[in-house]
Amino acid sequence: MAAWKNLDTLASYGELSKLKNHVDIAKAMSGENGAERVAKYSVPMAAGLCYNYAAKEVDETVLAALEKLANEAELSEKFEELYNGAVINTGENRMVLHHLARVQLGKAVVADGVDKREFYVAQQKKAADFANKVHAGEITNENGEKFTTVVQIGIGGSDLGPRALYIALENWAKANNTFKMEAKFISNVDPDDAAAVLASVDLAHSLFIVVSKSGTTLETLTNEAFVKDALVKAGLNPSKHMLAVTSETSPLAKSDSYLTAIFMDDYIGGRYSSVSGVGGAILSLAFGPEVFAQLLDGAAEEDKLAANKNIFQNPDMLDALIGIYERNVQGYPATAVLPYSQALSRFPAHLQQCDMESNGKTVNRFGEPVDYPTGPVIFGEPGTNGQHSFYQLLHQGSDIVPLQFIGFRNSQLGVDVDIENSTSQQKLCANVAAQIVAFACGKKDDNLNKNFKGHRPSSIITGDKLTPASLGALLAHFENKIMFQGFVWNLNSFDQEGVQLGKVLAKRVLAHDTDGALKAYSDLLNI
Ligand SMILES: O=P(O)(O)OC[C@H]1O[C@H](O)[C@H](O)[C@@H](O)[C@@H]1O
Repeated sequence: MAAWKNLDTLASYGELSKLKNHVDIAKAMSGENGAERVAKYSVPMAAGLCYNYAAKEVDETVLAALEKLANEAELSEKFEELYNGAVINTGENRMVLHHLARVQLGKAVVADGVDKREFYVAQQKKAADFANKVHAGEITNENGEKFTTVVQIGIGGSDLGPRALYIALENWAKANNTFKMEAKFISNVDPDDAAAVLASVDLAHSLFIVVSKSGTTLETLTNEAFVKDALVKAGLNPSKHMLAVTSETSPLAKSDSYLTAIFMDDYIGGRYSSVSGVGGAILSLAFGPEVFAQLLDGAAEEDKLAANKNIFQNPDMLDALIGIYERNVQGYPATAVLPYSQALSRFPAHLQQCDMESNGKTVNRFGEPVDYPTGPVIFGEPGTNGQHSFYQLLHQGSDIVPLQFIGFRNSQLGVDVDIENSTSQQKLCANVAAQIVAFACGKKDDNLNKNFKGHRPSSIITGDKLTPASLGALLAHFENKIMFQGFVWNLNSFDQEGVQLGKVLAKRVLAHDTDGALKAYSDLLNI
């Protein structure tokens, strides 16, 4: 059994801490040194991706210290325990099995007499069969007409991942003739969200997937009722237009008002659930089950790399460790995720939840306070859009924000023009290359307003093209990175008690059980 210890009790962390500002990244990335680093500091990921950390503030000394930390913190052993079914989610007394939805890395995990891998595969098959029948016109609306649109109703983990993945693959599916149905999403309890989506679809030919692991989330239940009301008003029978994705123990599972129910369980956290029916149902309906299977394969391949004990062959662990150095030794408060890919426009939003809900904690997995910084603030937008927005602060602001770029050599659609001797894709890629060097090296100017200090570290994940497999690898990479960082910080990354208080107070507001500031704000908002 691995020993779970606070980061600041580890000898290797003491050594790492002495290496603050050890690497002058501006110098290291200048001239031929920079070219050498780009070639050297690179590790293959799954599905043809590559993690390049040349522009991070590391050298052989820092990397050796990180390797020691990985060993002392027993990161590989902890991952092994996780995928073999240990109760890693101490707060909720649960196993953490999202990897098992895509690959069995270790022993069979059996709970309540059920082989969990078999259960997840069976649910994937159920979603695939349902999608195939919808595409074949075997499951239709009451008039025997095919469904053309699918709308997911869910929030948080039941929305962000699936939405980001759908947007990421929409153009790819169109270019590869696997696009089957348009997908839309309703998440916010703001009535304008549901109303706008409903106004944009043809209700008679729309399927609605109610996705809630717990089956108790206020926003989702409210939006389900909102949609049912619209269906009834249109003279349609809601039970012929709706399916559910939920856990077997949730109130939704007991309802017979759905075409079908696809199950997940308590061992897959909401923010890690895109690979379960939560993402599987909508992606199989939108693009076909084979495309979802390719995404799972890409994630599985990345998971296998994450199980590698050598940090230099394990891009997920290495990325996690460099992030620890940046957060705990260099003291950087945030990390930006910057995909140079319009298809990944919602990927940073998904990672916000994944990372900040997992590691935004100040007590360790035993409920004791920790005395060091944990999860950074995560934000991001696609490039080049972000360059014309918040990059000013990233280049010249008072905080150094480490950057995680993502870039592909080819576009998904392949539709492009050559203007002034370069294609749009080349312009996109030129910008990401330029940004990495600008951030690292800066530029001296006597006019301080025009001076760039540089010393702003970044990494880049590169690939040929964003495909289902490379998207799966990307998803798994960040999930595994977050997991390893949680291990280093000795956190339970798999619960989210911090979201509860607001829910309790909102209920009190709605019940008019308020006083003091809560009452004053209720009055201000006319509730
Ligand atoms: O899928 P559900 O049970 O409806 O949960 C939806 C979301 O709401 C919760 O408040 C949590 O913060 C999220 O982690 C979760 O993904």
